[in-house]
Amino acid sequence: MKKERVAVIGSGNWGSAITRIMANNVREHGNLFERDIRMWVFEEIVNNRKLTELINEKHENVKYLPGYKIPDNVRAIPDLIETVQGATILVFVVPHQFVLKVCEQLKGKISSDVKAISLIKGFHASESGLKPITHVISEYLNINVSSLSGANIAHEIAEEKFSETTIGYKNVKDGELFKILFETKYFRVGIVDDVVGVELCGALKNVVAVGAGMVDGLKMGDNTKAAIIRIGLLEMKKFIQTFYSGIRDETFFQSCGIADVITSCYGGRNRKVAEAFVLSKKSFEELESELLNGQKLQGTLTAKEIYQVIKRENLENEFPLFTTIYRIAYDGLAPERLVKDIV
Ligand SMILES: NC(=O)C1=CN([C@@H]2O[C@H](COP(=O)(O)OP(=O)(O)OC[C@H]3O[C@@H](n4cnc5c(N)ncnc54)[C@H](O)[C@@H]3O)[C@@H](O)[C@H]2O)C=CC1
Ligand SMILES: O=C(CO)COP(=O)(O)O
Repeated sequence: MKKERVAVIGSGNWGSAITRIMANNVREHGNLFERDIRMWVFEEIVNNRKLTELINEKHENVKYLPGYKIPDNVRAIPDLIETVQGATILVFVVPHQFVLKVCEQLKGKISSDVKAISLIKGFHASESGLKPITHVISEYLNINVSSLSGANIAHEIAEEKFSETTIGYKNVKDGELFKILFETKYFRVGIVDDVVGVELCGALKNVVAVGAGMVDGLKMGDNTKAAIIRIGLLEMKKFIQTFYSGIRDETFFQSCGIADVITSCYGGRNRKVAEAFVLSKKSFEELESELLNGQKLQGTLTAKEIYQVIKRENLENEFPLFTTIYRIAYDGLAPERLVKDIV
């Protein structure tokens, strides 16, 4: 049987943490996978050195996941096409705003029997609306794409603290293969027949986490945050089931649903930056670069992208939390209005 060869497209905070897991798993399951993994790095200079050189020399992503070794069967590569050459599995894990450019570069260069999985939390926004990222990848590259999303704050997983995740599959064989690629004793994988439900929960919880950070900035307390979590989950479910078909109710109770909303509302970057937004009155763009050292905020951009659809469809009253978060982030609405405008 031909072994699977894995290529990772992305090497940020999550990309680096999940690559550590895959690098151990491909060695453990050497009957199924080739030992070496190539990881595409968006090249940049760190301390006067190329980041790819630093990763390959120190076996550590010193910028995006400092302090955690990346096994030596991973090679960082700055050239996207070279990274995917010969790969039979593509793992997409770039911030959502960059995926289209990646797909454009890969178009026509990927064989149709390659399997892909997207770990990206976001939508692709265009004039015609919001497309799931898995659909964009699938349409550009003409391949099957699964999704993986869950309550997965990257540094906690790098510390090997117990957590769960969810894989959404269309083809059960792909779901089972990806489970072997990602699962460890401390990182438990559930698989469900709902690619889009899994990935869109991940996209929308980022917006709810922005709301939770605003609540923290306002010093509103845990009851208020719990209300944001509850209302947020309901708006997520309504939004996804209004605009996409075949979404399962059970998906919202998997790690990708309720669990990810909770962890992101307590420990995520969107929460952190939204709290600082309320306290400092600086813009999200300024705070992103001040606080995240190159990591990317996804929730504010997604809030803007989904608001275009809510507004176009005249659904502001159906999605008061999403609408109010957007208005506070972009329209100068006072953060105090968060709880006033959603009841
Ligand atoms: N960090 C986390 O705890 C988790 C993140 N995710 C999701 O994973 C996806 C990727 O996030 P992270 O790996 O955390 O990335 P990150 O937030 O650390 O983003 C920085 C990455 O973007 C790259 N980058 C910068 N400009 C670029 C460009 N023009 N083109 C391509 N790449 C560029 C950087 O080189 C770096 O690798 C996101 O959708 C995020 O929501 C999912 C679960 C956990
Ligand atoms: O997706 C995440 C946890 O599951 C990370 O969320 P943040 O991007 O808000 O850090």
